[in-house]
Amino acid sequence: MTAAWGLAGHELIKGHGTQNDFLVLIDPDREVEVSAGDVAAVCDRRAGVGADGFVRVVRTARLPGAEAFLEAVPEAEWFMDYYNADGSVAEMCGNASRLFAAVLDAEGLVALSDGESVTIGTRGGARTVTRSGDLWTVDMGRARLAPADGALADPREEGWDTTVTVPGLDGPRAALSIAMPNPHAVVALADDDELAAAGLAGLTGSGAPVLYDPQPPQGTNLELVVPLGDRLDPGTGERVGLARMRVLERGVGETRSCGTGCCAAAVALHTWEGQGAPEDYLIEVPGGQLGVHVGADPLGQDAVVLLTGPAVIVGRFTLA
Ligand SMILES: N[C@@H](CCC[C@H](N)C(=O)O)C(=O)O
Repeated sequence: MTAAWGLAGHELIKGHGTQNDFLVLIDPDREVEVSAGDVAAVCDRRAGVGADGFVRVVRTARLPGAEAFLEAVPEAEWFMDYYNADGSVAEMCGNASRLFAAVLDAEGLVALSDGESVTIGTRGGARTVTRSGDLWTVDMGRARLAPADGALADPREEGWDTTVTVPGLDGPRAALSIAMPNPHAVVALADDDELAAAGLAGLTGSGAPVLYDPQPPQGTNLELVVPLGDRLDPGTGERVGLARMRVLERGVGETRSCGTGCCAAAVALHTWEGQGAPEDYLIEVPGGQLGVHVGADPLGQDAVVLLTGPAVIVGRFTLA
């Protein structure tokens, strides 16, 4: 007996970025029917292959309604068609975008030597990924404050715009909402004991028992962050902010890393510290460490957040 799914017979690539793992389908001409049900089935860790997300590599020109986007960014030949493990779509995935570039190179679709870049399309806009040996840096675009309805006039003043109640942690906690452009709510915790006490394991990343007030209309990813101060970078002499983080991803559950989540956490840390805050951050997640450059004014009009980390291709296989 073989599994009954619409992706039967297709080759997939398995890979990860700091253990945020993905299944990648190469479908340049958009010939494969990808349904939410099939994505959920193949991402299931028991009955399927198992992954936090599913990515289709497709030519941007093959997407319905992509003309205006391609006119604005003609170099974005390839589009990252990204799905969460439950089959829902998301605007952006930082870890998958590094793997996407590594797969383009490994599959011979775009040759990327050290120092070379590729611009890809995502639902959140164009993103440029640059190779530096085994590391990849993604230009994540602008961070935006995403205050929930009825929130504070300028959350930068207070440092928060919403509250979240997390199993295992007492009381509602203040959270700052940041869009990368996918939604994130960042909560600062006192120490590692609190981080360990948060009952994220086994949650689905959708709805109760994590309660937001007000409820983010499109749902949100949740980052629990322990600030660890900073250290001097011996190379640049600049301060580097340090933090440890756990994440509950929308449409997935707790994952071992989240690239957009690390960016949101770094922007929140910078916002909370205010003027003179570090422009670079190292965020430790259960699956490794990611570097985030936020610049001096990460929420400014021209700001660009940069995410740096590894991308690992684990193998290729064919679905029965
Ligand atoms: N793991 C990703 C984020 C994936 C999307 C997220 N679950 C959402 O629904 O917004 C990352 O590395 O950024």
